[in-house]
Amino acid sequence: MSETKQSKFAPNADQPGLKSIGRRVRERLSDNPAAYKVPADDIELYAVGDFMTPAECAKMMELIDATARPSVVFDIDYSEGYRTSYSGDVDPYDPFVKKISRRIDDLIGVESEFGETIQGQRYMPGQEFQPHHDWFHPDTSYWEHEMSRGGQRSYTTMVFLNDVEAGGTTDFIDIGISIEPKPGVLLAWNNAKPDGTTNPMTMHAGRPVQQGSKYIITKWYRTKTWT
Ligand SMILES: O=C(O)CCC(=O)C(=O)O
Ligand SMILES: [Fe+2]
Repeated sequence: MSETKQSKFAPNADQPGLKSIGRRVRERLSDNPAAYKVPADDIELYAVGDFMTPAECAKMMELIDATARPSVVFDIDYSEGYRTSYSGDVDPYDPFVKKISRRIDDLIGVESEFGETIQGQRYMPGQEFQPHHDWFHPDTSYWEHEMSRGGQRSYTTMVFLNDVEAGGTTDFIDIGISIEPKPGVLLAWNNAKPDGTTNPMTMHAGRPVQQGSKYIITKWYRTKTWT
């Protein structure tokens, strides 16, 4: 029998959800004097300084190190060179992690159930995360699976936890924005356009760390309850 691979999910299946989340976050952050809208035409990108205190950043880095240590061997060839940094979930049941996670939920005002588990990432010299979109592409092997467990990724939030001696910027390739890691600074961006279609201009990369190390956390939000 011939097999035709037909997805249950249209490429912009979650357009209404993406549109409504985009609108809600836009309204919420425009009312928040701590949220700075990075001037760019083709992406909704915000920065919030001092989102985490230096002590909180230090504590989060310890948690990342604790989970990363057993898997250092995998650091070398993670995701076939696409993302060479260590990446893994920090314990979602840890009260401190929960506190930070709720703070992010509260900042952007998206349902906490839509949020994925916070991931910690650690880059050592030479490690990077090559240009990519955080939203899921319909032509991938994981499209069906990811779309059925929470839908498309609506918002990305990430927090820089330390100063990097050299390298390690987060670059939005197509719009020419390069952001230098500064401890405690949160970035948030809409992965969709205001009309709810996925936004190709959100292409970004974690550039190679040249000296020192780089620690971040990321939390992605979907359009529905993430499971
Ligand atoms: O490390 C960075 O600056 C970017 C990380 C990133 O793009 C991601 O985790 O999806
Ligand atoms: Fe990303």
